[in-house]
Amino acid sequence: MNQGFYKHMAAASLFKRCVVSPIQYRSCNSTASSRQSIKVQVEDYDQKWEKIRTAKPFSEFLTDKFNRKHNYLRISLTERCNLRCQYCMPEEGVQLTPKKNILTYEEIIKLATIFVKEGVTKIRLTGGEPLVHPKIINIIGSLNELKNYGLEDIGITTNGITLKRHLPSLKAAGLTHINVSLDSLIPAKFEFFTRRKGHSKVLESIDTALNIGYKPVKVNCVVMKNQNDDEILDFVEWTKDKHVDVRFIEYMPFDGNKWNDKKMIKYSDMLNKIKKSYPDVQRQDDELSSTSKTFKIPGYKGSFGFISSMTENFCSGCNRLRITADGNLKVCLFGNSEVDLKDLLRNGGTEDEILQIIGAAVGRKHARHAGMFNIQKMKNRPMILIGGYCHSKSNNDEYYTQYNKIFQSTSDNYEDHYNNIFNQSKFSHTDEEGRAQMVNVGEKSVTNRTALASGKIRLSSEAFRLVVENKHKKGDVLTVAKIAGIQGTKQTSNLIPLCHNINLDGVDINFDLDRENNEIVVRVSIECHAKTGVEMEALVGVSTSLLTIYDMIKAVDKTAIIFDVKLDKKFGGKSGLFINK
Ligand SMILES: Nc1nc2c(ncn2[C@@H]2O[C@H](COP(=O)(O)OP(=O)(O)OP(=O)(O)O)[C@@H](O)[C@H]2O)c(=O)[nH]1
Ligand SMILES: C[S@@+](CC[C@H](N)C(=O)[O-])C[C@H]1O[C@@H](n2cnc3c(N)ncnc32)[C@H](O)[C@@H]1O
Ligand code: SF4
Ligand code: SF4
Repeated sequence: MNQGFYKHMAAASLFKRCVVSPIQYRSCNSTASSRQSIKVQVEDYDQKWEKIRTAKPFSEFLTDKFNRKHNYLRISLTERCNLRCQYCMPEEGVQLTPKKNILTYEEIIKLATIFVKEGVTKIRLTGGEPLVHPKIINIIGSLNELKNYGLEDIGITTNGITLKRHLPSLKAAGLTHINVSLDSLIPAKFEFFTRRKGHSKVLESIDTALNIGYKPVKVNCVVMKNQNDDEILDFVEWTKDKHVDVRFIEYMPFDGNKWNDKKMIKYSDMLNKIKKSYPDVQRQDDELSSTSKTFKIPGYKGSFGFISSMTENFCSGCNRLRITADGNLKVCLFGNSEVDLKDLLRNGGTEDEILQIIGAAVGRKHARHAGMFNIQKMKNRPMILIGGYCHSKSNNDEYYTQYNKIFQSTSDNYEDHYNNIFNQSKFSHTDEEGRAQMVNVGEKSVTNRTALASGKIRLSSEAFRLVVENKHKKGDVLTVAKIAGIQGTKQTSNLIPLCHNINLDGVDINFDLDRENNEIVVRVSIECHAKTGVEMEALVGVSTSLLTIYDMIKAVDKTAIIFDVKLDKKFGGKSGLFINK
């Protein structure tokens, strides 16, 4: 049973008692003593409420093996952004996920609802820049309705560029908390860090948010050595008259941001610096799950704190899960394992199936992140995409491995499919005399079917460079390979003798570049409405594409190897969803 449900049952039962109980009835008379009685009753109510709130079992799906209860969901709405912060985006930019693979407004709300019904009480919208999402107000409005199921807080983390003009509607829609990123109080430095103008807009946004009652506004400041560490004391002084909570963030490594520990300033060093100028600085109480260690200068309106993810992690109290803009669940900011909730939703996964997948992923969450030096070596998305498609080999491999593991352990479909194959006593593609025959599918029904296949080619480093940099004298290898793949899928029934001729609705071909191993991973996904599946089409597409790469680079690399050609996933027909283990 979910937390929101419990909460409302509890509220309902208490309310009922308030209406019918003689004690409560008496306390409703308006004498001084009865007013006292009302106060006692209200306190009593609060205590009872708290007891009930904490006593109820929290969703098993959102509880990990370290008993951490994940009641905080971060949803990345978009990969797009109107700034280009140096520490967040690789210099060369990021390849955006095609729009069709980004969660829609409806899908966001559907997923959020599942999580809230299971006990999530806080949702933070992030990105990319969440305020560039065209439906931001509708999203917040719909999330606001989830307050009926136990959602308490709806926050946003924004760069503040367009916040000011959105504020009235954000507030009206139900936004409760605002965090704004600001790494410098100096306009020129801001422009350098973000590669864009807009410093004064951010400051105005913060002031307007404070004026309309968002208190405090949390201000995120990523501190980088020799870049903005000279402003730490200015930021502290800024808290004197403003109800802001400035959080100094240790610079974190993500794909493409050229992190090294020499660019990072440790939290302890920042605090020591502050203590020299403000010896009476006071530590404040923080919740166990807080990212920040909060401090205050006595008499100052605002506060400041440190997000010490690198030198002193706060993983033991972690209560966070995140959904990326392309619909993957990431159980840890620094973990590269992801499960695809979007595909499951789009392939008709039931709420129960989705919860099983979520539960399995949460169950495998590690106690803590791997440590800053290991994180640095790990493949992860650039920060802006933790909120696109996995572009690196290890990401994808890990993703599929994890996905498969989960699915195998939580669904019958895989087993059914397996049994179907191995319990067949007769070969279906040969007749009684052992001659090949094409299976009659006339009796089967037309269903929506998809298949996803992949394969790899390993090149010499020189050939890989030529392909990736598009400098091969034969031309643009990946574009030709893509076209070849598409052609291949359409030729399948001509090439493979017993294959039916299927009308394809759509073919999508993507390449992942594994720079460490000089490998190109080709992924083909196909959709159709047909009586039989399209896995052969996907496999032929992968093979044709790989062979085309081979053909184009063979003059410069005779050692290329094609390998790992396989069906990854298939959906539709009698056997439902199949995921290759
Ligand atoms: N290690 C770790 N750091 C996180 C996580 N979420 C956010 N952070 C850090 O917190 C910084 C600020 O993130 P925000 O989006 O403002 O979120 P927050 O600090 O969780 O905000 P609150 O909900 O107000 O607590 C990020 O830049 C990260 O450095 C997380 O799950 N793990
Ligand atoms: C990725 S942004 C998305 C939300 C919004 N665009 C913004 O800038 O607030 C979320 C937070 O991550 C922080 N961030 C991004 N890259 C970081 C890094 N390498 N180290 C520490 N924090 C980082 C940003 O400062 C910001 O506060
Ligand atoms: S930190 Fe935020 S504002 Fe800056 S590039 Fe990343 S997503 Fe955009
Ligand atoms: S690093 Fe992972 S486990 Fe640690 S607090 Fe962040 S999300 Fe939670």
